[in-house]
Amino acid sequence: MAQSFLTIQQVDKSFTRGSMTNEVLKDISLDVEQGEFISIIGHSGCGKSTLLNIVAGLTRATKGVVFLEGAVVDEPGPDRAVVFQNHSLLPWLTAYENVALAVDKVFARTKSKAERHDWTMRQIELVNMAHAKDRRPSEISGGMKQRIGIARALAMQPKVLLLDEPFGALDALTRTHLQDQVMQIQAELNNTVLMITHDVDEAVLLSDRIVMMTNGPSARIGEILEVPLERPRKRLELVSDRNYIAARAEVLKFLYERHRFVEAA
Ligand SMILES: Nc1ncnc2c1ncn2[C@@H]1O[C@H](COP(=O)(O)OP(=O)(O)OP(=O)(O)O)[C@@H](O)[C@H]1O
Repeated sequence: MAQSFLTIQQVDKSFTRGSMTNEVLKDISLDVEQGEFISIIGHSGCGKSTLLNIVAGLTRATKGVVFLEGAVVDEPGPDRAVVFQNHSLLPWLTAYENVALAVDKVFARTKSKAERHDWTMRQIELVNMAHAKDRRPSEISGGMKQRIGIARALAMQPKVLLLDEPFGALDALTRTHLQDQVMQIQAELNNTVLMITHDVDEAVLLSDRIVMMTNGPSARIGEILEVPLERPRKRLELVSDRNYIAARAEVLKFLYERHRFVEAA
């Protein structure tokens, strides 16, 4: 059988401290095709970041395996770029230098200095940040920092882009703006994306499929919803689109009826 671009195969993850074992993920399997945009949604603490970290190679699965283009993932690598909720830019470097650092690391041998500069600028332009390229992180807004974080991730030309609530810390308007930008970039570059979100509208708007996780401990994939919406997608038109409304309702029902979050006593 042909293997998918990215395969998560029967992954379990538990964390052990002393005699206590916390079984976080149980039997997670997912096949992702090249160019797919997948959102992972589930209540707080169910193990979404843990799953993303396993794909990133930052955390080892207790059982099971992840394959990327047929190769086992067992360590971090530039073929999987991660963008976290809070930017992780180096404060003493400008926006340009933060992106250039990643470019130099990945393309030191394959691109000339001039090519690396052009490539860095291209990524900065993709996220509309050319005007602020010489500013340091402390001199730009949260949304701008996230844009540079995304540019830095894209600059590595990763096979998979891993987004861990990339817009979670932003105000609603900035968030809307960045979601549109990510959709545009996705249309242009056809990246394969795994994105964690808590935002149902964001998941429906951006994704080809939404992976809904059950509550932990031993969280599993409860359901996977295909989002039957043509691209390009326009948020204002979608508001009254029957498929959009139905997809949104499906995710909300999963989260708030079938797998309601019950705070531990
Ligand atoms: N390094 C670690 N050591 C021990 N336990 C951990 C570790 N990382 C995560 N956990 C535990 O695993 C569980 C899942 O955490 P995780 O951050 O993956 O959930 P999440 O779904 O991403 O949560 P949120 O939506 O709140 O960000 C939690 O109980 C957490 O305490």
